[in-house]
Amino acid sequence: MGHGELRGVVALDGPSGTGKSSAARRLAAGLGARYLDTGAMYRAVTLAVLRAGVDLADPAGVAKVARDAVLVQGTDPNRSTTFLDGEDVGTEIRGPEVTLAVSPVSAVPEVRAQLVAEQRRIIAEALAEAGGIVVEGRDIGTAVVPDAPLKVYLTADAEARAQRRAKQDSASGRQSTLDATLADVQRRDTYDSTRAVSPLRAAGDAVVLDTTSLDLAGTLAALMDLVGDHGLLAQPSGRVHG
Ligand SMILES: Nc1ncnc2c1ncn2[C@@H]1O[C@H](COP(=O)(O)OP(=O)(O)O)[C@@H](O)[C@H]1O
Ligand SMILES: Nc1ccn([C@@H]2O[C@H](COP(=O)(O)OP(=O)(O)O)[C@@H](O)[C@H]2O)c(=O)n1
Repeated sequence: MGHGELRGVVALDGPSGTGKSSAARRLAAGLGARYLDTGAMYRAVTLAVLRAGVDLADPAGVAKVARDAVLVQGTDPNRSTTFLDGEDVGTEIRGPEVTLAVSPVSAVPEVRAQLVAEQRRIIAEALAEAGGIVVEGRDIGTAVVPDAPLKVYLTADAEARAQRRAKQDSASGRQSTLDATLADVQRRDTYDSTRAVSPLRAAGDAVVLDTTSLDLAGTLAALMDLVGDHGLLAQPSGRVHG
């Protein structure tokens, strides 16, 4: 593909439906890098909490479930996997029950401390093995990797984001009205931005990229330019053609 390979960490943050997952996955795949979906990790812990029947308003109970859960998050950009207690939960964690409960679970400080530690371990391992990783979430540039050489904060109008999400939901067989999807997006925006620990916000040194009027290819091209501008590309080693 001729782009070279990613060296270092790209931190990609922003609210729901801005294109983080789609863009991060493609960026990593195109640059021979790993990909970490931190939202999937919060979703998996949330699924464990729901299965355990623990009250979402009981932070100690939620924290205990998070401690006991065995979570394995993969970093292959072509096949992002999430295992909870040995079970592949990649589909279930995208369902409406988890989406409804994930913000309160991810606001529990012990849950965040535990997952951030695990994310840093995964990132260090990926850097040692592959040299580069694209990490996507809400607090990557502010809390997980504050010294990342490139931080991008994706934004887009709530209506555009809700439209994308509704289209995505219907493509995967989940029917929901645009109004309900917009309400969910706005509810999570508010919850994630106002929580006490690591609220959703752009790091002071993040590049803000508004994707409202971009398509996925445009978003990806803008990210690719930023990676190059920040000097994060190396020529692939051991191959004549990249
Ligand atoms: N720039 C974009 N323009 C239009 N649609 C997009 C764009 N980026 C992503 N999408 C689509 O919107 C949906 C949500 O994107 P996703 O990457 O899951 O967002 P996020 O991870 O920020 O929640 C996906 O179906 C994706 O293909
Ligand atoms: N780094 C992160 C990633 C996700 N989250 C939480 O996890 C939820 C789901 O994240 P996600 O990235 O899967 O959500 P979508 O934007 O894909 O719907 C978010 O609404 C946040 O509450 C977080 O707190 N910190």
